[in-house]
Amino acid sequence: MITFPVSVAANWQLGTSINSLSGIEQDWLLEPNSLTAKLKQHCTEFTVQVLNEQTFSLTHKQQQLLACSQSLAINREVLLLCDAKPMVYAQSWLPVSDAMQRQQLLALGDRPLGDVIFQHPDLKRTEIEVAQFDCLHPVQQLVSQYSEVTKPLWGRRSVFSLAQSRFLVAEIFLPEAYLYL
Ligand SMILES: C=C(O[C@@H]1C=C(C(=O)O)C=C[C@H]1O)C(=O)O
Repeated sequence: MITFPVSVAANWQLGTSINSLSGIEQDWLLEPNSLTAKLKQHCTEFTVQVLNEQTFSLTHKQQQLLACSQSLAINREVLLLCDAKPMVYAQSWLPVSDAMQRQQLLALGDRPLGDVIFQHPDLKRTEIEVAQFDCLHPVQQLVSQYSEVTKPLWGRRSVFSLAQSRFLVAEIFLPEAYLYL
């Protein structure tokens, strides 16, 4: 039984500080633009499967990461699928505020977050952090529901800024993701 939000606690490090990344790992993990758009280039049919989308209280650590005083945020957990194959598990923390509401970020449904935020030229993101999730990490319980393969997985996260709002997005590349090819 999966408990949401799934833990993505890890040893997060700046991606540019990890010298052992292969070319393809750098290409996917450090992609500065939309991951949705990048995945769409690699498949015929791209879909979003919403696993969980509910309001939670932000932890102090999350409030620090987001530099925000909001106490509530929408926790959005989705799978990004290419041609019906799960490629990415994404977890976003979207502070509940009028500004976020105006940006239509609090009720996305199966519309990819990236399709909304990357339309804005003033979108900014912090330097991407990267982490590995070993075979014993709790996230593997979720992964095992969508893949027969268990392996160490790569993840990335960053904080986006848009119209005075900041939100945290973490993505974990599932076993069939292109970056493992
Ligand atoms: C931030 C992006 O949006 C993607 C889609 C998400 C969603 O729909 O919840 C979450 C994270 C990303 O994988 C992106 O495309 O880079």
